[in-house]
Amino acid sequence: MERFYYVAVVTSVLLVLLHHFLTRRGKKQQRLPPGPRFAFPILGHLPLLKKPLQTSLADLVSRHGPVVHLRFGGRHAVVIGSAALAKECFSGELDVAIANRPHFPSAREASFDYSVLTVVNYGALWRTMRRVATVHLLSAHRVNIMSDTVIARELRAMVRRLARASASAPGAAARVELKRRLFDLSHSVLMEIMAQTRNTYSDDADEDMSKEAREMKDIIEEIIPLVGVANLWDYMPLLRWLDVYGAKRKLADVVTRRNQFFDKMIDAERQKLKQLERKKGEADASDSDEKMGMIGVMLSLQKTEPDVYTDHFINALVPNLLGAGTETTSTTMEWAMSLLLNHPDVLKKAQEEIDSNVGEGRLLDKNDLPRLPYLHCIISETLRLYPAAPMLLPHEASTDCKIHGYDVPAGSMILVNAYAIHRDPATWEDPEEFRPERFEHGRAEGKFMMPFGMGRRRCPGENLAMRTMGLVLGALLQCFDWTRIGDAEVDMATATGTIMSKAVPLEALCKPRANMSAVLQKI
Ligand code: HEM
Repeated sequence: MERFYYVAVVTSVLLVLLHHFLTRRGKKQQRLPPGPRFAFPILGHLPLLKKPLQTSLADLVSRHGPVVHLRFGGRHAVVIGSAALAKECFSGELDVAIANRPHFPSAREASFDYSVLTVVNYGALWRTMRRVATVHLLSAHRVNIMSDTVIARELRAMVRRLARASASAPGAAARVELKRRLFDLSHSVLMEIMAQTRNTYSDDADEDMSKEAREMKDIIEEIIPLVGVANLWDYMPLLRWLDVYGAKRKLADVVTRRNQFFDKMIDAERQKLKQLERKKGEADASDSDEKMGMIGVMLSLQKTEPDVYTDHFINALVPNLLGAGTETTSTTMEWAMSLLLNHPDVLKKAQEEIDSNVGEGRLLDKNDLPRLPYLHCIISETLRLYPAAPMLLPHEASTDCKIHGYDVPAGSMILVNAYAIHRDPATWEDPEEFRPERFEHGRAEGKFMMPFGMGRRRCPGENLAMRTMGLVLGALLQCFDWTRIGDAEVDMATATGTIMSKAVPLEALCKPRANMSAVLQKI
């Protein structure tokens, strides 16, 4: 017996030593990308990073090269800082290897255990959600239909409200909180695309949004600061465990309310669908699929494959699109209007283009957009300078892989600095300057930008976003003259966060254009 113990102990010690030796050898052989030598215990390089993150990471890239290795707490992080490397990352097998998302504990509660499209890992569920989103909910065909219905209706309502506000203001120039208006408009457009609540449940055409949209907005506004507090949990698990700020319980409560609210919306759409079928008969009802909101489309799919398109699936997919699309679109429009206010010559040139191509007798619509290339250049230049997601969404390596010849261990977070890539002087002349002309007449062809990401996890909402921004900015410029409040330039400082919003919310003076008064009176 003693001899047995002796052999067991010696074997265990040898195994431990062998494991230690092998893993150390493995680690030594790893050739991680370069990065700052000094890292704090436990927190790694986190305390070295300054706000805004994209500028701080761009500094590191300029010191260490286009790929930089950092430690965020116990996690490897790799920063990509050049267009060539971004292209390498998002093509071929590497695109698959880094197609996962990091799962931060702060996001667990609000994301059905990481099963919503923006954070679900690459795999079968992601593929199904992505296919439904691109083929059924956000296709070019559906965006076309929505442009003439939902978006056009919301746009007219906003123009009408601005015209009324100006009419009662001194000098017919109303002071407008553009940040809030643009956010409310994007939110309302996406809510209507989800379920057409304005038409069906309430008679509130003059309100900023429907009763349902307002309730959803209130819920989202409660969730955002709680997730902000919960972000601390990601790197300090003790805070999560102690739930110091009570955020865990509050977050659980408000997420439950959000899910119940959305379940109610699904039920209401189900009733609507039944009524429609009773009215028209099964065969005809499918024709009206085209005009249905996203929830209605999902319920139609549910009929054919109830096990796949469950209510839970709908609840995990559709509100996530609302969340992903609202602030990105509204923030980009707010940056665009800020840039225009600081460059009145560009604003005037865009108005002239609209006047000569659309005329003065009607509000522009989707068919006018191809005839407004300068407006498109303004949007491209805004996305170059102020990409709404400056570091894209973080990716994660699912296996050990190599980037630019360096080893990237499985589980590493991959951050792509689109903000820095878009301002690279090697590609763009005077990159910090706002110059929409650089996109005119195909001049920027071949120059690389990635405001919507690239590869498998590229944004599926690009079509809808570009259409919404074209129509909204086009209508704001067509119908109103815009000036700054006071002589000072609009402050272009950025706030911190995954979405790059303005630090100082945009306000401006808005005055109806004389040549549009007939249209504005009828609208
Ligand atoms: C100006 C507006 C927008 C910008 C700049 C933008 C940008 C982006 C970026 C950079 C990503 C991450 C890509 C990556 O990780 O590689 C993304 C992902 C995503 N976006 Fe957008 N987006 C916009 C509007 C929208 C809209 C309107 C929707 C839907 C209604 C939407 C839905 C999504 C979804 C679901 C994802 C996650 C895709 C996935 O992980 O597979 N976005 N977007």
